[in-house]
Amino acid sequence: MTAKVLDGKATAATIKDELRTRVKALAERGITPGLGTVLVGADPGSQAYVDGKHRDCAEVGIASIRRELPADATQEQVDAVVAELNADPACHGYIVQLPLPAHLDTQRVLESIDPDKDADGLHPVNLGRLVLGYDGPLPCTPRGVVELLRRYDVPLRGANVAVVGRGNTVGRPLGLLLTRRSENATVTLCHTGTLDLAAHTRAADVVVVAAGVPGLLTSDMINPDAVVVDVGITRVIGSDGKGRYTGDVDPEVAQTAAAVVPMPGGVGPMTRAMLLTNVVERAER
Ligand SMILES: Nc1nc(=O)c2c([nH]1)NC[C@@H]1CN(c3ccc(C(=O)N[C@@H](CCC(=O)O)C(=O)O)cc3)C=[N+]21
Repeated sequence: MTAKVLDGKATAATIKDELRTRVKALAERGITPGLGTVLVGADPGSQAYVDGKHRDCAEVGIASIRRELPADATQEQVDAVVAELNADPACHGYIVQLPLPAHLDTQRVLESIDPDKDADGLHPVNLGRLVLGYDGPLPCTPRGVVELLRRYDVPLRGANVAVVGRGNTVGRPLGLLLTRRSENATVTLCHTGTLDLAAHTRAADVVVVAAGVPGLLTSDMINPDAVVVDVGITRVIGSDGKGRYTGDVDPEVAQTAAAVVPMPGGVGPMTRAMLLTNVVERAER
């Protein structure tokens, strides 16, 4: 049986339509939501991601505030840009594109972002708010996963969810989101060091893989009713010598699972839609 495909690209397009309406309502109150991006250096991958975010903004009517610094920018220069965006009332939320060049102190930069302007939802204050169940901007990729499952009516209440990967941007905050009272899933947070990983994934109704290990989840590791979400994105060089991106889920799983969230076309577009959502929500307050 071929798995049903949960289409992140189409769902993100629907969310953008909804945001356009909310942005119009804000305009009637004289408010234009603004998203800032800070890009340090000229990594082609990072540049492409940032370009994509500004294209998304244009589509829904969010103003773009773009700050670019050279690869050899000093810590003081980066700090100054962060301070400027913290103080700019036209900027409702912003992100500092990661990774930063190695000579910069990433933790210091991220901690100096005003938590109420943290469009990524990854500031320590916001991760703390998530732990405590307080309101705050939510991390985009975990929120995108939950939103996609919700819109496809995948039951989470009481469901067993295996999350493979405990990173700070996806796996760990996703465990926190799914175990909130509003979602009420039962989460097993696994990682590549988990003993008998397959025993945990086989027992799960939903398996989310965010380990950054291509092909980690194979079809013998899931039950046939499972919904599988591929969050992995790893650049590999194909046999033709060309670079491409691959997920953490073996392609065979698309034949054996009940439903899959593919990569590409799944969590990536949802992440971008949640970034826009965070900015519109900030502007609405
Ligand atoms: N401060 C910060 N925030 C981020 O959110 C952040 C970051 N730094 N650094 C890099 C990662 C990576 N990331 C992606 C987002 C969307 C796709 C995406 O939409 N991918 C497409 C395929 C590629 C494309 O078409 O562009 C897809 O999955 O269909 C991919 C990767 C956000 N990141």
